Amino acid sequence: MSEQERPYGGGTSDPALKRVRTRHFQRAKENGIKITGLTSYDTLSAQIFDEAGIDFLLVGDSAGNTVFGYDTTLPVTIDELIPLTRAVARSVTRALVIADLPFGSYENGPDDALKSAIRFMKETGSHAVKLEGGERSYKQIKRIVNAGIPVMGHIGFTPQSEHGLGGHVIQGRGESADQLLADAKAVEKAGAFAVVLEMVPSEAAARVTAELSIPTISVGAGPHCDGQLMVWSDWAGFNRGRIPRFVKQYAQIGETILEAARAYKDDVERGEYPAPEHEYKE
Ligand SMILES: Nc1nc(=O)c2c([nH]1)NC[C@@H]1CN(c3ccc(C(=O)N[C@@H](CCC(=O)O)C(=O)O)cc3)CN21
Ligand SMILES: CC(C)C(=O)C(=O)O
Ligand SMILES: [Mg+2]
Repeated sequence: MSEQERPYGGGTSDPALKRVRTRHFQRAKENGIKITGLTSYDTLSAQIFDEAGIDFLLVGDSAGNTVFGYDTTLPVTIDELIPLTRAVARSVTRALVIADLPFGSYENGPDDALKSAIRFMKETGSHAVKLEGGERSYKQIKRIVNAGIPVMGHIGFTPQSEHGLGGHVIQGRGESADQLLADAKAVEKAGAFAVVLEMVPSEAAARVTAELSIPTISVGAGPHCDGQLMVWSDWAGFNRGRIPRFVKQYAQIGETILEAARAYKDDVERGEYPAPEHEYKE
């Protein structure tokens, strides 16, 4: 049976698919099969998401918020992300692993961008890179793609430019829907294999999705995109801070761990832990 004849159309949800490749993103879009992604920053979460069949794992610079304790993604460096990306890439057998290029590692021009992308590909085992910006990042995307490295674009709300954008502001409303489409077209023309649309009205995202041949991945961009992506600590209720409205929380692991930590402290103080079954004897 050829990939085209399979009931899954050769998309990313095909159970026979051993490893997700960028061409499966393309087939998924062509066949109307949704693509599912999560961020991941460590081996244990990566193993679980891979086992669940999540199609791609983004080692996001959101690690600034979720791992390193910064307020924004701006301080995050390549040197901080490399060990996390390597941990995730080593831990999957099926998922496509994408390295997020941090702020300052590609804006200066195509030479810098390619150098940064090569560091991730050489030192981590990731399968692709992602960078922010549409028209403004055209040359960078093109240079990286020409070197044989798949690129995922990221337009709409771009967290690395949150100060330039004036906060967590929804992008592509009203008149700016045309700019969003121009950015999406630029990312596609530069050769990206997919593009993230973050915090964009569903109608604008639907228009971009219809006009592009590459898949769109929604981060708060509604149901009409070709795939969905969330920051895993938001999605699992691990994050104790403010959660964007577009997030659906599939678990409350923060509460679970909080209760566990309190119960443990209580047990230790009352002498209930360790119990005989936890002891070694002579
Ligand atoms: N996808 C994503 N992008 C981010 O920039 C981001 C995350 N996730 N998760 C971790 C932190 C938390 N961030 C955010 C971003 C937006 C809101 C928020 O509440 N946004 C409003 C709309 C904008 C506003 O009025 O501030 C919302 O209703 O979603 C909260 C936390 C930024 N970081
Ligand atoms: C939210 C996604 C798109 C991201 O860039 C990140 O997690 O860093
Ligand atoms: Mg990011």
